[in-house]
Amino acid sequence: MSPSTPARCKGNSNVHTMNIPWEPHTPEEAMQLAFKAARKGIRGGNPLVGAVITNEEGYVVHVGYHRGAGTAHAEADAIAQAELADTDLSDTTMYVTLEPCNHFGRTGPCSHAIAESGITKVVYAHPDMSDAEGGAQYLREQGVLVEEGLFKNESFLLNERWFRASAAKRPFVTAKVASTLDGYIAAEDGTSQWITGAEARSLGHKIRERSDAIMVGTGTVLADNPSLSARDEAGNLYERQPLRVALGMRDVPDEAMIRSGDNFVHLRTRDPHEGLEQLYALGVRQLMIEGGPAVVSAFLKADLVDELFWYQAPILLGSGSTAVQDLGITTLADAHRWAIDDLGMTPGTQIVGSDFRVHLIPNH
Ligand SMILES: NC(=O)C1=CN([C@@H]2O[C@H](COP(=O)(O)OP(=O)(O)OC[C@H]3O[C@@H](n4cnc5c(N)ncnc54)[C@H](OP(=O)(O)O)[C@@H]3O)[C@@H](O)[C@H]2O)C=CC1
Ligand SMILES: Nc1c(N[C@@H]2O[C@H](COP(=O)(O)O)[C@@H](O)[C@H]2O)[nH]c(=O)[nH]c1=O
Repeated sequence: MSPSTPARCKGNSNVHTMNIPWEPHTPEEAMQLAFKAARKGIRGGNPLVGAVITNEEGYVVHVGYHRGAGTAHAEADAIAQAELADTDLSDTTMYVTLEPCNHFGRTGPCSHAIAESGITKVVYAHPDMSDAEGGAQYLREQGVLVEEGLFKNESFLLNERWFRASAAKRPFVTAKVASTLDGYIAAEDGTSQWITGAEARSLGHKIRERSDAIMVGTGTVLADNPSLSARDEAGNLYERQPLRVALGMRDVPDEAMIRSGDNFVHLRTRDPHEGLEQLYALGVRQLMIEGGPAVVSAFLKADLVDELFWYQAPILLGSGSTAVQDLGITTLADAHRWAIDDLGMTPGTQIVGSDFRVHLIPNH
């Protein structure tokens, strides 16, 4: 076979879009490409996962990645591309950054899709220890060769917070803060609408739309009377509406907007762990916390924020409510440190309208 022509493959457009050279790849190189593909995705209730299919000579014929909960998994994405291109997958190897899932969630089990596709061998970096585990065993039973552990630690680090959340059987927690340049989220009189502009708020609504639940404390319910619905730029409701959650001991008034519709729950607790436990039992796998400062700070203090979207408006207040309250830190060595997380679907830094947005993951 000529090294310049795809092996039994009529098309490999997704390979071209990643600028992957048409040449043999070592298993290590193929897995690194799978990591690169994984980082095109998005964090949330599901991990970042990438998959690369190589032919028997190591040429990359297809690449897939996961675009977030409810969409095709990386393996299914790569196989779908192969089907579109009419690629014969016998004698191919799939390199995938996480063990293929073995459960019927919002999408079908990847273990079954791989076995049916004719792929001969699967190399995965890290086992899946969530309720989707068992893919490797299923594949072996179907006669597929399976290897585990190539860049296992790198895979763990890529999704460290997701692994932690799923091991603790709690939702993955995304917090969003909209502050002034000098770090305030409300003026002295409690007014906070609006600090950030329409474009930034619209991106916030997209996080709402992909979350299973949005939470605020009773303080925000009483101060802002938020609706917490997920709306598009025109103000229309997205089809998918997350559960709306109030956290705290005080009553939520009958007329509160957060109660409109049948997707409201009041968690009468101030314990973040207890709140998360109750939400997990309700099926919530990604929780978005929208404030206010007391609740955000309680989750930060308990190290329960897995990713943070910080929107900063070019506004100065000089006084008011700070975005983050006392975290019990008295010396710089104990500061909570964060790293900029640059992903395809959620860039690390971004100018949004007249505001600035930074996407962060814990680095402490
Ligand atoms: N710019 C922005 O991004 C945002 C700004 N805001 C602004 O924030 C202000 C409200 O702030 P705040 O009152 O702090 O709002 P919170 O939404 O954080 O509510 C605080 C209340 O939540 C309850 N609570 C539940 N769990 C805890 C906990 N672990 N620790 C402490 N309190 C807990 C308590 O009430 P209880 O006694 O009922 O238990 C507490 O008084 C408003 O001015 C609002 O406009 C709010 C959201 C976002
Ligand atoms: N003030 C402020 C935000 N505030 C958040 O939005 C909530 C209002 O939601 P809704 O009633 O659905 O429009 C409010 O209670 C608080 O949680 N968000 C932002 O992106 N930028 C802002 O400047």
